[in-house]
Amino acid sequence: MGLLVNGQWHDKWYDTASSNGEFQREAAQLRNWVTASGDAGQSGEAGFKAEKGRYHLYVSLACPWAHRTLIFRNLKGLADYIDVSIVSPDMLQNGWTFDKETGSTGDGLFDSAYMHQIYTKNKTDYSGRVTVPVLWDKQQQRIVSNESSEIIRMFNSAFNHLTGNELDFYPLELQPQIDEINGFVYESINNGVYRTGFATSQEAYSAAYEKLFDALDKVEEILSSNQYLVGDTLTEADWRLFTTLIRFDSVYVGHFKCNKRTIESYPNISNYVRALYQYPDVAQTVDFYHIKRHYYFSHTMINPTQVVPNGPDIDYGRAHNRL
Ligand SMILES: N[C@@H](CCC(=O)N[C@@H](CS)C(=O)NCC(=O)O)C(=O)O
Repeated sequence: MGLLVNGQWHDKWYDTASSNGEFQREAAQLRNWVTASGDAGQSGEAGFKAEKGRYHLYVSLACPWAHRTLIFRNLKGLADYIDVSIVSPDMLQNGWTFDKETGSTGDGLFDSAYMHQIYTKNKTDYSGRVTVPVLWDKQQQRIVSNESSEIIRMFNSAFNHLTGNELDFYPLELQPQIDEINGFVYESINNGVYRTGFATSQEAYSAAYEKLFDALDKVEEILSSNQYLVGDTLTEADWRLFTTLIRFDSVYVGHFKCNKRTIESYPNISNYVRALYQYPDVAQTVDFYHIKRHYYFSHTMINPTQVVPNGPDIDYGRAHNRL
């Protein structure tokens, strides 16, 4: 795994030595928006009008950030509008690759070998990490966005006039509450599991671990009186949390040492995860082979043997107590 420096690939992991063992995530750099009219969105340039077949989504089935975009593509009826390439679960010296085995599709647009080639096709001297998801514009031959939280907002509304799908996971009247809970969930849970697992000092690990489980306790309490994070309305905030929770017991408990409790041991959170998993068209976006294989096989600094655990054996299809 590594990054691009002036368009050249370097096999280099995150530098935690300069931050007392703390993992610090880089902000996504490519932040244009697809909009219904083609006008500019909240950031970036204009010119990305919602059109059938124009955009291509690059994802990993293992990645919780990319997973959000796949869920929104399904929930918003966009499968026939936006096609997808799935990278290999193995992210080693060349970063994400387009190996066609093991449930990966290869690069459906250019038949590239590596994901970093998509970034340099967009900008030949690109510098930065090569992350998924990426939304690619086939018309302008460039990247629209590599920020999942913004891609799901585009999917939530920009294509409604084409699909007729008016489901709204970011309704205007709930936006302040959704934004608030998103901030808390991102900081302590979505990114919290990474800050716990990628910490290279005991202090940094312990701080992230405590913050993570304090936050999960708080979520358990919220879900004892609410169906979902924001009252009884299913929103974007739930899908953003879901992709971390569904990976938790299979990967984060063991591989990232988030082992104070499992999600299965929280009565309300575990029911909630099953409800979300069983929501129409969501289960098909969850691939435990890619999830476990990616983390345990790719992070050789954490798991040098690359042995992938067989368990746990959890039935997410069993009954739940949500609406
Ligand atoms: N801010 C990005 C983060 C995406 C991200 O970090 N993806 C991970 C996979 S789970 C990745 O591609 N990491 C490669 C790297 O950091 O070098 C988003 O939410 O879209």
